[in-house]
Amino acid sequence: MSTPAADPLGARPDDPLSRERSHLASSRSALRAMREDVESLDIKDVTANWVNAEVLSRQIDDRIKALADLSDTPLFFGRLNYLHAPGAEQAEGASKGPARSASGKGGGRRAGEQFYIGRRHVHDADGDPMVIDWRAPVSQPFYRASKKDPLDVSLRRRFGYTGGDLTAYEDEHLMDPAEAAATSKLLQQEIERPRVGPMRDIVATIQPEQDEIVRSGLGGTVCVQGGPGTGKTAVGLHRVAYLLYAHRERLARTGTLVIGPNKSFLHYIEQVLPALGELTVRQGTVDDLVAHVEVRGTDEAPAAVIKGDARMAEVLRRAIYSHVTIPTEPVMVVRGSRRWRVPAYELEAIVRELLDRDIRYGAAREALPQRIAHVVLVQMERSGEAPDDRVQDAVARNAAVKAAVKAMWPPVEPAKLVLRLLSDADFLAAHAEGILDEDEQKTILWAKAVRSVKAAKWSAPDAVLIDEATDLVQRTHSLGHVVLDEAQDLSPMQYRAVGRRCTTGSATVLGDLAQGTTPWATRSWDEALAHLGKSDGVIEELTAGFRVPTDVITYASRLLPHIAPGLTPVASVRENPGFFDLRSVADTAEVVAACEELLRNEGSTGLIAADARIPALAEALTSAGIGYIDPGEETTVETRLTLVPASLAKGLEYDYVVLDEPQAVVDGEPDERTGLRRLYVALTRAVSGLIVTHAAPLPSQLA
Ligand SMILES: Nc1ncnc2c1ncn2[C@@H]1O[C@H](COP(=O)(O)OP(=O)(O)OP(=O)(O)O)[C@@H](O)[C@H]1O
Repeated sequence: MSTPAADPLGARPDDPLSRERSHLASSRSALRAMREDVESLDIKDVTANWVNAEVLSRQIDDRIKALADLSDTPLFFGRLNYLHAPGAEQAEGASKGPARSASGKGGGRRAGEQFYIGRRHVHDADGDPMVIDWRAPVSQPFYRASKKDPLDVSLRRRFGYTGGDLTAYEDEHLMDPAEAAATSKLLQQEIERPRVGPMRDIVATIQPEQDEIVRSGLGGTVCVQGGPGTGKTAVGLHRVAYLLYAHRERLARTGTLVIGPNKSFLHYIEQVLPALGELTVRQGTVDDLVAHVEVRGTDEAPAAVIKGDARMAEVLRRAIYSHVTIPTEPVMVVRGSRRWRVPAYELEAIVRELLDRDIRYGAAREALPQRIAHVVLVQMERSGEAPDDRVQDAVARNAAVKAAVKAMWPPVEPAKLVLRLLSDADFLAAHAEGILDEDEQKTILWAKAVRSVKAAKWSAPDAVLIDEATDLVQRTHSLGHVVLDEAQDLSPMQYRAVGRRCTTGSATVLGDLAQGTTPWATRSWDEALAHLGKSDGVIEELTAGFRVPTDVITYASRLLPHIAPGLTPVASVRENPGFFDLRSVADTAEVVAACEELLRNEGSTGLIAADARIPALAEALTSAGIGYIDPGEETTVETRLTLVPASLAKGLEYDYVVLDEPQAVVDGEPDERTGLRRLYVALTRAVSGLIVTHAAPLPSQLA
């Protein structure tokens, strides 16, 4: 890497670093000019009414925000020199002219084109690009080109920044056989950078195997199995940003959603997309998606497992359609002096036809009056009348028709239906017969019958059942793309809930089978994809670890044969070995001392412990005068210690971790395998160093 002591004013044109700095300075001015252009727009004359004006001015505000020059986020982080000018298919936006080139401006195919790669597109006063968006086709070789396959790139340059200053660069001459392959120092620096504050983007250092996932097409679903710290979350977020760039209009119409396991995790990741200029992506938990009722109760594991089983979907379907009654009486419609009779066999034919069709219960119910009216209309025509559409509508609204529809196909309220299934043993038995055995039915039945939807103490799995029932009645709106993180913890019914939110779109499913800590955790990704309704999804594996140092991941991987046999252990790409220490301690004071020791380092520290031990540790920290925050809260200069219950550790990371009492973490779970998986999660949160403290013997699987 070159780090010449350069003049910050860029006064030496012969020095490459000076030249790059001056390109940075001119790009910044160009960005400022772009922002000023937007700021000076006067919309008074172009908008016909205040609604348009409102919409336009909001769009302008968003655009100004997107064009902000953030002092701590470099405007570009890389440069590519192409041997030839890239073809039109690669040019950004395809319709625009070629990028600014080392050999001058203008069209045509020229040698030696060079492009700066950054977070957003910046162009000069003539509209020629000065910085190309990392998501543009022409930027792709920055992530993919290799000595083996240079993709027409002769030089790849990576830039290093200190604060907002461009201070270093690193070159790879991809077509020079004599140049030795070396791992990027800037990548190493980036992964070693202390982790203070929320998660940040990785645009400057996305790795080739990650980039393949990031840029895979909108049409397909991708499922990524990856051990701790392999970048699954990062990849999922960058994929949304990429898809929004490549399919902006379509996704603006259909919407995108990122699903994470809990609020503190979502808080941790919420800055990444805005930093990439994407402000419109919704983020939530599965529970948020299915919030039809207030959740005030919990289920014992056995009940939750059955309620989350995909067989429940069939029970619900049967229960809903049990409301349909095949008619045995005709309908008599009186209009003026005439009576029209729709015989029972014709009504039956209509009902059976609607049952056979792949439409929702509610949609069929809405279609029924018109179908009956149509029969009446045909009779009218046969008898010489000439009724029009208005007559058909009037017949459909006729009281006799309405009453018949109510009897044949009554409205169903999803929450009430689930309430009845869980309270009424006979009703459940009638619809679960041959699906759930008697014991299973008993397990999910409430101990006491509940009278109303409001009074019920709904659990999270109940809310998912209500969501399934709701979808049987009325089709759920589908989004264009859904990213599902920590997917391994979802039940089949939860996968279905997510799946119906992307029936017409696609999904990115991210997870690690070894980190599944729910009693219904995913056993195989094929099964998960089937429940999601995306059996054709492609499963990819990531095994290079960017978070956990080698010694720590090697130690944690001892658990793998016990928690997920067959999974490939993560191989750390960190050069810094970090440190790892196992300490036998006498009391919590020594745990606190370990935290104090780690807090002497730069960056964040997490104290992770079994949930049951959190109050005692909180007290010990407080009496030692050490401030701490909860997971999801932002670290500050004064408070860099987070006290993390093991149940909330998933997906988070800290520069340094003290892991308190591994056996207690294992014992905190209902069974040993889940306990060991929880321990695996807790052991894999550290970026630079881990101290494991224990008074009790360590779990034998770690021996
Ligand atoms: N290509 C990369 N360059 C730099 N940092 C990276 C890269 N890929 C991942 N990282 C960093 O590694 C850390 C772990 O990434 P991430 O949280 O996405 O992993 P994960 O697979 O979701 O982990 P877990 O299974 O523990 O949730 C993050 O700090 C992330 O920024």
